Amino acid sequence: MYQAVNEIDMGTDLEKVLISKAEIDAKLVELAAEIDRDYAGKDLLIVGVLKGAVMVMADLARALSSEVTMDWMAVSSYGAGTKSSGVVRILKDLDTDIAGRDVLIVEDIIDSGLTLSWLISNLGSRGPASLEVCTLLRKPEAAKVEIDVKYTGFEIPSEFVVGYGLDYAEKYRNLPFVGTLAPHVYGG
Ligand SMILES: O=P(O)(O)OC[C@H]1O[C@H](OP(=O)(O)OP(=O)(O)O)[C@H](O)[C@@H]1O
Ligand code: HPA
Ligand SMILES: [Mg+2]
Repeated sequence: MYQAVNEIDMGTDLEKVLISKAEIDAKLVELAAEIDRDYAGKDLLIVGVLKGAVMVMADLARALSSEVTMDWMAVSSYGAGTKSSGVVRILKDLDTDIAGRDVLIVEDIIDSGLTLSWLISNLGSRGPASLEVCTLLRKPEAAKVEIDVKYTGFEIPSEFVVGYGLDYAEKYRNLPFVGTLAPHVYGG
């Protein structure tokens, strides 16, 4: 169903495949099993952070055995660059009232941690019964803020990555794998 990596023209913009689609699939199945177990008997709301988390949400949700509800929030702090502006803007808020709900934020990546720490305090102030985080990728070296993350897929080096939802200037989100971008593309 998915294009094999070697059938994709990586051109000269991509440097290498960091995490393959098969590795992502296997990891999401593991994380989904943990989430199923931890939230057994609860009415879980998973919140995807647009746009980057679209692929993780779609695949994670389908790997879960339990019934969950899904909502979305759109925030942006990167704009068209490779560095967080540090200013998080809400572009779309939740449709759901999360007071008293068990909420799991689903992210594609935690880099500086600025987006998530802002989101945790924003959603935390709405009175959820619980608020946890699931992220596919985390760059530990780049973390400027301490964040308690319950479910982490992969810890990756501090390189700018694209694919599987992650963009550089809105491009590359539809790659089925996570790869690194050649520095010449962003002037590195
Ligand atoms: O830990 P941080 O340094 O804050 O970076 C992580 C955030 O940055 C990206 O979003 P972006 O602002 O690029 O919006 P997008 O998801 O629409 O691409 C990514 O999807 C995370 O939400
Ligand atoms: O490495 C990254 N790639 C794409 N988007 C991002 N947002 C934060 N870090 C990254
Ligand atoms: Mg982005």
